[in-house]
Amino acid sequence: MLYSHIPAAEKRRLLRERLASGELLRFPGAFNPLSARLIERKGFEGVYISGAVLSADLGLPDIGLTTLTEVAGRGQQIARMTDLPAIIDADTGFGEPMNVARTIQTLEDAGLAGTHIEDQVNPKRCGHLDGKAVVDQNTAVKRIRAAADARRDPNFLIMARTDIRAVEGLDAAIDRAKALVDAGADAIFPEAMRTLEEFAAVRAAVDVPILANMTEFGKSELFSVDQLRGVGVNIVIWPVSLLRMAMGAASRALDTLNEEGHLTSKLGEMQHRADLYDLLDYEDYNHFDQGVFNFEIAR
Ligand SMILES: C[C@](O)(C(=O)O)[C@H](CC(=O)O)C(=O)O
Ligand SMILES: [Mg+2]
Repeated sequence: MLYSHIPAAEKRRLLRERLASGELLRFPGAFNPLSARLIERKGFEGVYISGAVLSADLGLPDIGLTTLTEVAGRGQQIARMTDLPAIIDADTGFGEPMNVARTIQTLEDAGLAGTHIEDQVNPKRCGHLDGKAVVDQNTAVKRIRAAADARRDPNFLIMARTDIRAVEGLDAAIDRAKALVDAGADAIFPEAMRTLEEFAAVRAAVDVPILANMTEFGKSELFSVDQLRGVGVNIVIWPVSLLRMAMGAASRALDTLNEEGHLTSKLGEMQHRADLYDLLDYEDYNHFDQGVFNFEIAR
């Protein structure tokens, strides 16, 4: 009821433990706090908080317009609603290395379990679009070193994302991944890998966990959990998928409303009021106030 019962430090410790076991952890993207609870209920291992979703939610393109305050605030709202560890997208870290240091501490304070910082230049863009540019190795390394030095909880997961694959190719991505691990990255997010073999090559090059981004309509084929496990991927995200599903359903519902004047034909696709209340632990609030939960909902 009300919020997660597991303190952030404990979520981080558990995440480290699970990562060390070598299993593949599945992190669907939550588009709001409520969807994070759904992800937990459905048995997933973690919650991803996407910059693309956060921007889209504000009606903005994902080009680095959101601020640290907005990102940390939304991250906190989402992370506090689930016992699962939440990993948040910190784009390029919101500035120079000293800003990156502040970003890490702010995200720790917001209760996140980890984050990723990428090596794109600002203004950044979705990693699966053409026309990206990346910073030089020295700048990329400094971002990650600043992040690693700033953290106070050693279990806060600092992931380095490299976007260089789409710009300079796989060999450059492998070189950069190694340099980022040397700089203190706990995990690598190789963005816009094209094939399973490319994931396998990154896997072979570094000793830390690697993340696969299964975003739709991008440059990567949509591999299954089994395929990714087979090449040694440790975390998989579906960052925007639930938002895409929800917006697709909303769009179709509005069409139906226009055409039919009512939504009766859509009831079967809706989350039932009873399921919503169940997800909210509505009944538990009765312990606080008998007067609140004093009714039945007919199925
Ligand atoms: C993972 C990502 O950084 C995100 O913000 O969710 C995006 C996802 C997307 O735009 O599809 C990305 O750059 O891959
Ligand atoms: Mg992003």
